[in-house]
Amino acid sequence: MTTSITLPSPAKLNLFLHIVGRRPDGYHELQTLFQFLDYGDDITLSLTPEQPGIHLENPVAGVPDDDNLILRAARALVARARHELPGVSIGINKRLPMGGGLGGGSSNAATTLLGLNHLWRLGLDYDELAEIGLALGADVPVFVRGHAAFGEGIGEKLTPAFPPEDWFVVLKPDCHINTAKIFSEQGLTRDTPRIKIAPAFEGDASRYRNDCEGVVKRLYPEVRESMEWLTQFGPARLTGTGACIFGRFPTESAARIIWESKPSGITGFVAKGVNVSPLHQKLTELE
Ligand SMILES: C[C@](O)(CO)[C@H](O)COP(=O)(O)OP(=O)(O)OC[C@H]1O[C@@H](n2ccc(N)nc2=O)[C@H](O)[C@@H]1O
Ligand SMILES: Nc1ncnc2c1ncn2[C@@H]1O[C@H](COP(=O)(O)OP(=O)(O)OP(=O)(O)O)[C@@H](O)[C@H]1O
Repeated sequence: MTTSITLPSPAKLNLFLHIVGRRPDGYHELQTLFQFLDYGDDITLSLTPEQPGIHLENPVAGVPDDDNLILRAARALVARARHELPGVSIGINKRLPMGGGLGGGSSNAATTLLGLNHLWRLGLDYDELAEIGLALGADVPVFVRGHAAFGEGIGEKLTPAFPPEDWFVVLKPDCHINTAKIFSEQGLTRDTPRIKIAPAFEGDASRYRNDCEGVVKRLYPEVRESMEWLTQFGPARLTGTGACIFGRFPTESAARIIWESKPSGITGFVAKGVNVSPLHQKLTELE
């Protein structure tokens, strides 16, 4: 019986993000294209039958344990199981910047849900896990389902998509952006006309934009400056509500050349866009 697994918790990019309306509860209705990156955190889940309960080995800096999406995801599964489960110890190797628009916290929640479902042999399917995940964050369902997708609603209505698996230079301007703050800005575009999407979206995402970009560039000069630099080499775009921006390149070497020439002081990484989540690739290997 497996007692310990290490699983990827990848980043996502919003290749485009249109705000098409607002629900009565204030949440914004989106049309977005999600793709995963082969870059992210690693989460290790180890059963501790001799020690009951859920133990976090390394807290996430600045996040109280009770708010940590890893712990909240694990507790949501315990509540669903309604019977005694062996204890688990959870470790994380954090690489993704927080407040980056890369969905790090949501991805951590999804990896925990799928990993514990596997270790605890709960037998929950993706529909059940995505429903549990949505209560934790709007971005959790796409990480649970694990395929690049066109997202509608608040991001939970997902249609599998097949954008090209290009290489990306991802830059993290030196600022922390709060998602709720951007969504509450007065100047935000909220009325982009809905686009029609074929069941399997294969379109060219570069025709579309991120509606948060104007507001974010106005409020955060760090984002504007990084964007101006990256735009020299091709279109650059914001992911989610920022702060990270990305440029798309056809090969790894093309991306690395630009990465090597970045001004000192800018952090980030080079990664490949992938349509099947590295988490699901790993879980398939384990089956
Ligand atoms: C911007 C995206 O990253 C796009 O993928 C996501 O929609 C954000 O997802 P997330 O970080 O999981 O966001 P949540 O934790 O669910 O929401 C944070 C806050 O942002 C606002 N919010 C979020 C998502 C949305 N579609 N409309 C909103 O107005 C709400 O005030 C909410 O309280
Ligand atoms: N395990 C976790 N890892 C990172 N952030 C977490 C975690 N648990 C809770 N959080 C909280 O969630 C917030 C958003 O984190 P996250 O890394 O998902 O941001 P993001 O990349 O901007 O995501 P998004 O694209 O979904 O807006 C953090 O600022 C933090 O307060």
